[in-house]
Amino acid sequence: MNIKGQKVTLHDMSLRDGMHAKQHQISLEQMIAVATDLDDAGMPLIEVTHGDGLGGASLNYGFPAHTDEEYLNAVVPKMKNAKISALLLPGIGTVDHLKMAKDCGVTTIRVATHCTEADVSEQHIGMAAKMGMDTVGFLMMAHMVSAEKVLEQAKLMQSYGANCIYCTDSAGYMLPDEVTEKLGLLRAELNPNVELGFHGHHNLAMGIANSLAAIEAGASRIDGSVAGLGAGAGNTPLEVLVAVLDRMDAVSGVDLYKIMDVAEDLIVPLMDNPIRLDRDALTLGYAGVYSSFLLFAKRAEAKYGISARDILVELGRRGTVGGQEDMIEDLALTMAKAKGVL
Ligand SMILES: C[C@H](O)CC(=O)C(=O)O
Ligand SMILES: [Mn+2]
Repeated sequence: MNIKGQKVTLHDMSLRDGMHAKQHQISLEQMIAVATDLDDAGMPLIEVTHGDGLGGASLNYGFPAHTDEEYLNAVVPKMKNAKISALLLPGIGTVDHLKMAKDCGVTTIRVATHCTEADVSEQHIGMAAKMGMDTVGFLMMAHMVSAEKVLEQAKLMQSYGANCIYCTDSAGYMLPDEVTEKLGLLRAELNPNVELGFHGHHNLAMGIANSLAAIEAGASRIDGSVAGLGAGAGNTPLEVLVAVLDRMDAVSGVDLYKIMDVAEDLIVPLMDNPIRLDRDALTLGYAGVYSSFLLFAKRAEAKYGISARDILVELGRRGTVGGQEDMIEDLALTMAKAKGVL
């Protein structure tokens, strides 16, 4: 693989996807400390939002320690060079949330939909583009459909005004060949001025390999998290990716030692549990289950005595997708009754 000289924009997820792993309980001080050190390390883009995006604060998704507006107002003014992005899932986040984020100084809005539902992003993508924002379409759970289907949905987002399209491996299920196929088709068929991005989860330990495959196929934006702080087994660990890109003479602009220090000194002490590939996180990747279901399944295990692994496998079999978090407890209860443990 030769990606020598290729410029890659890294996008840190530890303060958004990492919110899942922290059950959305990151303090303002912690947000500021991590974001300012990432800025100092040369991270160009940092996402700050509830784990499920703007407006995610709810019984279904979890109540955060602070509102999105409080987090954004705390972090944005402290940035010297880094730009702040926000995630928005239509149906959870509204156009009012979008305007609020823009008013707080968010420059990049990432409108996320399930990989077959790009049509619900028209209003939000259209409005963000009209407001002159860096507007990204983010197709989640992209392993569930063919490359042709991802392309069809990406073309919709492009037609609404997105200037960048992401192929998102929400379940950490993809292997490099699949990433190559999907990103390669997007690169061949979308407008050449539309950037491509890849967002990986490390549930099969493929975060780095998949990110490299994405870069080789034409992606210029790659998501990851410092020390992998993110849902499931975490996102692609950014300090590792920076080291690998350095060795391959690709250009990320991020200082390796500084980002290593953010990982070790700030993020690891922040973790409630070590982010590692335990049997449940591995099951997410193996069964193709949405990464943020992990903690829901572990909580259901503690409550109903059904193993998180069995719950996750069944969720995978049923093809459950993001937004169906309430089904996890329901399923655990049904399984417990069927097993006679309740
Ligand atoms: C709302 C999700 O957590 C978005 C994401 O990071 C993914 O699908 O992966
Ligand atoms: Mn994610």
